Amino acid sequence: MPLSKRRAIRRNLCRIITISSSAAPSPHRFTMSGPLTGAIRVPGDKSISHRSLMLGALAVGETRVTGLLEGEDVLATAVAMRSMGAEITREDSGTWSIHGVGVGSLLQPDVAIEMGNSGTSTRLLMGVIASHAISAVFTGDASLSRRPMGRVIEPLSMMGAQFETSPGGTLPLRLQGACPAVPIEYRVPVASAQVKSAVLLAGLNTAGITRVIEPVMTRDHSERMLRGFGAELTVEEVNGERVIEIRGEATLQPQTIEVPGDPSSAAFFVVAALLTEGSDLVIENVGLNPTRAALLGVLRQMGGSIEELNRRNVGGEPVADLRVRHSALTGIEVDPAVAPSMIDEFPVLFVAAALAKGTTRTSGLDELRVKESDRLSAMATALTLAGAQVEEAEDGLTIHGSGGEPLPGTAEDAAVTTHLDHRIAMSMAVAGLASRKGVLVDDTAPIATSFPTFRALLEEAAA
Ligand SMILES: O=C(O)C1=C[C@@H](OP(=O)(O)O)[C@@H](O)[C@H](O)C1
Ligand SMILES: C=C(OP(=O)(O)O)C(=O)O
Repeated sequence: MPLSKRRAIRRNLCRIITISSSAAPSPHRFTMSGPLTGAIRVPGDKSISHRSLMLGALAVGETRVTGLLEGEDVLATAVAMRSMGAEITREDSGTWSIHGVGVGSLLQPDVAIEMGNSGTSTRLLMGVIASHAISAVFTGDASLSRRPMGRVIEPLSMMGAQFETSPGGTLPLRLQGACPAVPIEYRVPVASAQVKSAVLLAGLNTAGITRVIEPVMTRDHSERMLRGFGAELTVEEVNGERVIEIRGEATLQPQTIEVPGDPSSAAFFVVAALLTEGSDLVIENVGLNPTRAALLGVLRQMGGSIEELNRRNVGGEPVADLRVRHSALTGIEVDPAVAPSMIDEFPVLFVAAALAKGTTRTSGLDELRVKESDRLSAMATALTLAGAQVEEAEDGLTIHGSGGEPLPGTAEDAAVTTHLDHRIAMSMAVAGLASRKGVLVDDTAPIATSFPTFRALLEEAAA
């Protein structure tokens, strides 16, 4: 494709992202609806979508992707990969085509890499660029610019990359990749798939073996997909820790990828159906990778009726249709060991807990304080405003549920604050369905980062 056309497409994608993320706040009151019924499909998995674009751009030849999540976060990754030389187009059928440049052959981006709200794009791309002979400036929105980047800067600096950051190791920052980079052994100090993936991706263009030790297992989409693209990657369990080794200077083979539905997006509909009387909803094609699916077990422990139908494999990932029926929930003590396998689902679990009978206690959730917002504080404040009984501790929330009684909801002029966090907005939307006055959400615009069709699907399921 000629350079001028590539630049025009890039400008277009950039415009889509800039327009939606800088739009004026878009408040909305979510109110009680009829039962959620029928069959719906949620959009593609965000984690798998990011990785498809990155690895497709690093393969030699054409990767084709169906079911890609077309949310702002993933589009930011597409723009970034294009700015480094990959040819990325969306066909009218909805299939995405990626012509990769090959590991080691990324081009110097001529503009800053604008990451919007997306931590995954930022941290994984820092890994990709860290072992290439290019430099890049990363920028993001107000939420992303507050998030800690030291956790990836530390291992990537050990590999030879150089950083100039804003105070506190945050964005905007400049990264100068190291070429050749040095292979390292790195024990991930926080349970983070983004940190693990950043080091593995840097290892792709580093001679020799890069070893990542994961004391606590996190989502393994990077390992699965790197292997799928032909990288030499091994995983061993040694003394209860996962040891992942990748051989560098890899040649990646292009793939055909079908992205399954995002379990983190399905979670809002699972909880909404459990809480709404008369609901009997099927959510089709939901990814159920065990490193992502712990919410379902927790909700079942609380008494939720969730069946897995038609279990199958899609693109190397386990998938099923979920049938969810309205259920009376009971509060439980949530085992902190499940946290990494449902890390993004806690905000909506807190909503389920607020409607359950009895008390739900959670702990070990310090990581929630450094997501798009401080999710412990944001959810404690928002649920309290909607009339729930919540106690906030350093590493978790204790919630005394209403026993199935609707929450009072928020007063006419009182909106809950989403802090540029899509998951707070959608969780409080679900709370609105179970509140007498409904819940006024101050800004629904952030929902477009991960689930642009959320409101339309909610209306469809409740119609
Ligand atoms: O690797 C990924 O795709 C993600 C990892 C998680 O972040 P951490 O690695 O910071 O826990 C998760 O919260 C995020 O939504 C997506
Ligand atoms: C934490 C999230 O995403 P990211 O870190 O990519 O911004 C999320 O989607 O809940």
